[in-house]
Amino acid sequence: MESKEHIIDLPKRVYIGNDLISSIREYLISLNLSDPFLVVTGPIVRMSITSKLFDSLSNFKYEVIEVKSADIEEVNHVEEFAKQIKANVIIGVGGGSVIDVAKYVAFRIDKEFISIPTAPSHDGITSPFAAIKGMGKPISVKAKGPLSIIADIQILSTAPRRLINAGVGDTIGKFIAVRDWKLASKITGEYYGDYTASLALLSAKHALSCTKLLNKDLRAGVRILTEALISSGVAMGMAGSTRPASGSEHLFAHAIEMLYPGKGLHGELVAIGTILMAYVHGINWRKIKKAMKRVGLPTNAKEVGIPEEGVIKALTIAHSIRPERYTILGDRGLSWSSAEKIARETGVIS
Ligand SMILES: NC(=O)C1=CN([C@@H]2O[C@H](COP(=O)(O)OP(=O)(O)OC[C@H]3O[C@@H](n4cnc5c(N)ncnc54)[C@H](OP(=O)(O)O)[C@@H]3O)[C@@H](O)[C@H]2O)C=CC1
Ligand SMILES: O=C(CO)COP(=O)(O)O
Ligand SMILES: [Zn+2]
Repeated sequence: MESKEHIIDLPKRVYIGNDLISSIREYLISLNLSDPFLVVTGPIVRMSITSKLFDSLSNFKYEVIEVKSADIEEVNHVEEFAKQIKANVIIGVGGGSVIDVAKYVAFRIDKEFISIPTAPSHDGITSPFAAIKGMGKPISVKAKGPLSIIADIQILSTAPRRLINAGVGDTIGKFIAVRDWKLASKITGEYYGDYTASLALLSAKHALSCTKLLNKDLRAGVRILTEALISSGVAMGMAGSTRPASGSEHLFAHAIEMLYPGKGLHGELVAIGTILMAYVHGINWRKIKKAMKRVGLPTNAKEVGIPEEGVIKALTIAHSIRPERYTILGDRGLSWSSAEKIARETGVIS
């Protein structure tokens, strides 16, 4: 039976453009937000990016806390500090891990969350979900969607190229996620949201086409990529789950993250998962791989420092990570020999 209501979490205002970081004060005022604020950031970003932000916040009461990874201990620590300073708003400034900790803390203490991404490496910029380690599974959980996103293209474009490429990988993965979703709706009768699926697919198409632009005009490419990441996050907010944005390609990435923690960025692993699952779905995996190579994304196990057997193992366990979400991997998953064949034929292992 359909539930009585479906709540869609969307950001109220998205600021996108250049040198926005110096105008944070005006944005916070126009959103009617009152201090104290808690700025959650990471050590590298704090050193290199936040000085203009702090200048802009100088008339407000605010505190800063650094996190090093998105795990439950960090969440507990940030939550305790947020309560101690009676923070009204949590501002996440950084990559995916920092944004996830900030939005999960905001969710737990029921405060507003502002997302200030410094790298276009993931679509958690907008999504009301967070991937927090130490909560049992490597998949994301419900969190607070951002009230506002402040996407400063100038900052996002100066992120290391590897992080920019990871954003391409995370977004191209939607080609698979949407196909898995449609397949599931046919096999299990799961609801398939055509509109949300189209939105996620559009993000993937834009990410694919911006692989050419990124090499010619980095800033223009980053703008398109950032918009694609934002709208993929919107698709998750509309669906009320990460379904439009995470299918078997993410399951492969999660399996690798479990087997080899810290190897490869999230978007890089999703990119490799996309090649593998495109092959399984029977779609043009060569075109996807070519686009990934064009930007310099890793396309094989060696490039991310994973042993060949690790790829095969990950392929055989991926289906078991989120059994409630049906994908092309089915309920039984891949046998060792078919996993090996898929990985070899796509060149993910040699
Ligand atoms: N919630 C969701 O829906 C989603 C969540 N994710 C999650 O996001 C995480 C991946 O995020 P990702 O950004 O790839 O990786 P991380 O956030 O783990 O790491 C990014 C690294 O890059 C640094 N960095 C960020 N911006 C800049 C910059 N402009 N210049 C120089 N260095 C910079 C960070 O510095 P510092 O050390 O200062 O932090 C950090 O060391 C994963 O945990 C993944 O699960 C991914 C997709 C969706
Ligand atoms: O990474 C995500 C979307 O890009 C979130 O996916 P999960 O729900 O599988 O963690
Ligand atoms: Zn992802």
